[in-house]
Amino acid sequence: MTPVAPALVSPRRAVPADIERPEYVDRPQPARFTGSEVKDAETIEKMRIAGRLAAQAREVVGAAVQPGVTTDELDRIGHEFLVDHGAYPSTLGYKGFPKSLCSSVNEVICHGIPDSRVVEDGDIVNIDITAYIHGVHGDTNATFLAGDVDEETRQLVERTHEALMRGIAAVKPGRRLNVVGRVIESYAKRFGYGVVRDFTGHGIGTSFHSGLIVPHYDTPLYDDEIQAGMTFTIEPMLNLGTHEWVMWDDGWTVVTRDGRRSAQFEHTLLVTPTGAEILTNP
Ligand SMILES: O=C(NO)c1ccnc2c1ccn2Cc1ccccc1
Ligand SMILES: [Co+2]
Ligand SMILES: [Co+2]
Repeated sequence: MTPVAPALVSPRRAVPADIERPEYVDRPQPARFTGSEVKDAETIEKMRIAGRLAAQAREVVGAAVQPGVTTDELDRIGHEFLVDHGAYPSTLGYKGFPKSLCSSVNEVICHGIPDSRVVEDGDIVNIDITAYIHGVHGDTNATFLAGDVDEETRQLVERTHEALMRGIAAVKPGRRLNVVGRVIESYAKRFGYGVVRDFTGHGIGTSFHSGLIVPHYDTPLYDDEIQAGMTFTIEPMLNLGTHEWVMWDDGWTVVTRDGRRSAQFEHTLLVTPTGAEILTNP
């Protein structure tokens, strides 16, 4: 078998000096989040802007997901869209991550690094992109179909999106946050899908990740009370096979242990007095 040349990861893309950086960029450790999870009206308005921009970037990159494009080209498209709109790509330099978005193909569960890999007919590609602007983050991802995708995979993708929407519908002030994982896992188990446990949704605002953890599986843990004004992501990863994963030796890329496909969708939400507002609609 001919050895496959490791994909090439191009040098870090430039961001104009006048675009504000998050606190962790080019610093050894991100600042520990110490604020409240409940945001004030001004911060919420800023998060609506960041969320909308991230969603627009997600859709612009998603439109480019076609057989023949490289994942590094997708990174360039997303990077340039955010920078052209005065935003910093939150993942660039986050804990040393080298790119402006994550491109996770087929069996890659999350944190795929854009590189010289060429997208092929029948692939699924998750684009996870986060915009930092006005001092806040908006984080979103979606799984896109490249060319002619088989029925089993298309069902996984459609059902993963449905799982996210059911999780969002369960968000109400006064409930406990682990209601999200209960509804998502209950739905996923109908189809025998593996529900990824070790990567969760998270609080988000002036920091990319606050201390709040949002599980996508059924657990008595993470039972924080849901309060109006909270902002967090829900980002379920559902697998055709096992929920178990391994990491490539690049130290970032997470793949299913059995090599079967995985899909993911993510929104950033604001908890309202009656439910949840999706901040990452375009
Ligand atoms: O919320 C996220 N995506 O929705 C998210 C969470 C944590 N790290 C992330 C992302 C995206 C990109 N990285 C960068 C990275 C940092 C360290 C290890 C692996 C990857
Ligand atoms: Co994300
Ligand atoms: Co996220």
